[in-house]
Amino acid sequence: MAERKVGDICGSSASTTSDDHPKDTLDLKPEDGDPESPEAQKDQDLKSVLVTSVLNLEEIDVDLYRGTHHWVPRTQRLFGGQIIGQALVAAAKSVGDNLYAHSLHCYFVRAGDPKVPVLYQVDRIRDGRSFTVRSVRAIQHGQPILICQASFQMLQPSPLQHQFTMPAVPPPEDLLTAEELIRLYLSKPDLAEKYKLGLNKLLAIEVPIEIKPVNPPVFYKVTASEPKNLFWVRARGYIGEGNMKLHCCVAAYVSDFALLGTALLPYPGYRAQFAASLDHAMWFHSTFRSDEWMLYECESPWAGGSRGLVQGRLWRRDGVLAASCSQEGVLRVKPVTRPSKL
Ligand SMILES: CC(C)(COP(=O)(O)OP(=O)(O)OC[C@H]1O[C@@H](n2cnc3c(N)ncnc32)[C@H](O)[C@@H]1OP(=O)(O)O)[C@@H](O)C(=O)NCCC(=O)NCCSC(=O)CCCCC(=O)O
Repeated sequence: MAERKVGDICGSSASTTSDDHPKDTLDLKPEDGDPESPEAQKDQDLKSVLVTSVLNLEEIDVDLYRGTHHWVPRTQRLFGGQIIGQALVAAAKSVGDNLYAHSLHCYFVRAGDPKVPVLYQVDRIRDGRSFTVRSVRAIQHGQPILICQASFQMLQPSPLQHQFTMPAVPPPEDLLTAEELIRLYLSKPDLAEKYKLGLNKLLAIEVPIEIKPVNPPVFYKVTASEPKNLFWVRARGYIGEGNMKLHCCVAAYVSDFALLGTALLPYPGYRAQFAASLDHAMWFHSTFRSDEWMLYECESPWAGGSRGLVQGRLWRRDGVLAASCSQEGVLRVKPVTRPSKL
């Protein structure tokens, strides 16, 4: 297997081969210039782990890929965003560079096992004149853990264009990252040991996403709030211009992070005993850079029947709506027991 170069992610264009299926191309040329130059090496070093590892699938056979894991939530089931992002990478491998991901719909049907890789089997459902559709099964232990359909469209401008207005919030430069907030909490002299342990565990997690909450929670706050949340997000590390499909895969990864928890905000008296994404749908509206700050606006319009519906909108800093997503998750909760004040 030829050495995969960084960026062999989404096959920026399909080329025909002897069989009747166009074979995906693995070459997404690295940044301009000599790939061995100090600048290119610096880029390589700074390349986001999402590009070099999480979303860099190994090709096993035509339309069959293998993905590895980077970060796993404490629930020890694979992070849903990773499976979605890798599934979209697999789907995009056989789609030409004149086509752009515009939507995906998926169901999480089994928990992902962090101890084994994930296989992605792609079915080339249709290559239409304007739209191309792929179906992907993420498989472990011979069983699907995720079923996903993704659709790609060629650029087709239209006079019909509108969007909501981006919420007015402070810029990311005026806010603290999640890590900085945790260190601030840890600096409190009267912080109880049990909280220190939990916060240091959070600090140790290597999530490949940078987050700046717009309304950071008051430490271990117990007040209810509306099921709405806003935070700035971006992939850690450098991804650069180039393949828009790659940025969509990264955005798919990011979109599942901290989304379902929005539905819990009105219920500080309960904590999730079992919470998992059931499905996830995403629509891509405009070009964006997933390694640049984007505002993630999350809200939960409904919860009931041990389920919560959450919706997200990813905004570019210039106010353009980049992507939208919707997800339903299982939310099985139990009352939070607090030490008696007596
Ligand atoms: C579990 C799914 C959704 C349904 O499968 P099913 O066979 O119907 O399972 P259940 O019978 O519903 O039980 C599953 C699970 O729930 C536990 N359970 C059952 N009843 C209760 C209850 N009353 N209280 C608490 N827990 C309950 C039961 O014990 C089982 O637990 P387990 O044995 O530990 O499994 C199934 O379809 C499924 O697993 N789908 C995949 C879901 C998934 O993995 N989604 C993606 C990962 S979640 C994610 O990434 C969210 C983001 C996390 C990052 C962040 O935001 O920070």
